[in-house]
Amino acid sequence: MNLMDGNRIINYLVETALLGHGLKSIEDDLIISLWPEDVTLAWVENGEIIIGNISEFIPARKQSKNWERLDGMAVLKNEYKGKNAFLTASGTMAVARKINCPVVVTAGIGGIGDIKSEQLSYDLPALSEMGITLVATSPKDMLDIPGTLNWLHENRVLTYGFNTGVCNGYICVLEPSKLDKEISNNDLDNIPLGCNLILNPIPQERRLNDLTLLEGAISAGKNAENKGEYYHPAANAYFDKSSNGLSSIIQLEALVSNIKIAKKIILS
Ligand SMILES: O=c1[nH]cc([C@@H]2O[C@H](COP(=O)(O)O)[C@@H](O)[C@H]2O)c(=O)[nH]1
Repeated sequence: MNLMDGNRIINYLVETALLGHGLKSIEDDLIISLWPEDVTLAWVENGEIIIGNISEFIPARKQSKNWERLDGMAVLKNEYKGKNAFLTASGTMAVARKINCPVVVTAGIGGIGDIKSEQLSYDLPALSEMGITLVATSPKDMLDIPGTLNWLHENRVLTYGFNTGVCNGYICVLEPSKLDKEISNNDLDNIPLGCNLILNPIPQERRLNDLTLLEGAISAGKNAENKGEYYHPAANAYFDKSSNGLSSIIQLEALVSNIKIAKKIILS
């Protein structure tokens, strides 16, 4: 593992699948201008896990077409030898485990749905088994969000809502599902160590209000899957195009907002 950050203790790690494959119309400069200071990300380059900062990561976005996307199962099985790959939330959690980092940051997580390769995204077992606190926005809108939260609750993952008691969608506004506990800024310095999912929603007025876009994104994802390509980047590209880039901007803002929460977390 190449710890570009030297040997300093890393308190949280940010995933790279969204930045690498998901934010189609977002220029590198916009990411850099919104990016908070002192943030470490994880990816795989030339078969090695890299932990580095945003300027070390940005060149990888130029080659994203040729890069894979690896989840936590692939990382645990060391299936990254010889590869270049972005890491999903669970992929980043597996790396975090290796370096004793207790917190990971993402935006839209996987879950339970009818996406072929993942009736159950590895994000869920990773959450229930790795003892890591994941700061996210919501399960993605095309998934069964109530079913996903039920699975987490049945598998001893504590779900927290940041300034809310419910989860009502990722970039769309959907039906609310109850979370275990509502927390606010003042609670972040006293989160019990364990299998925790903190959901920090995108403000409702920033989200997409045309639900037909969700149907289009689902069929774009399914078409990609039938061609042997990745579902989520295709669904995200559809959202991006049909919302004139708004879907990508709000996902980038969500990731940055989740990083700001992670910075304040103290586990006890
Ligand atoms: O455009 C994208 N957005 C988000 C992701 C990632 O998708 C993962 C969930 O994917 P899956 O359902 O395949 O496990 C999340 O952890 C996130 O990292 C992605 O790959 N591409």
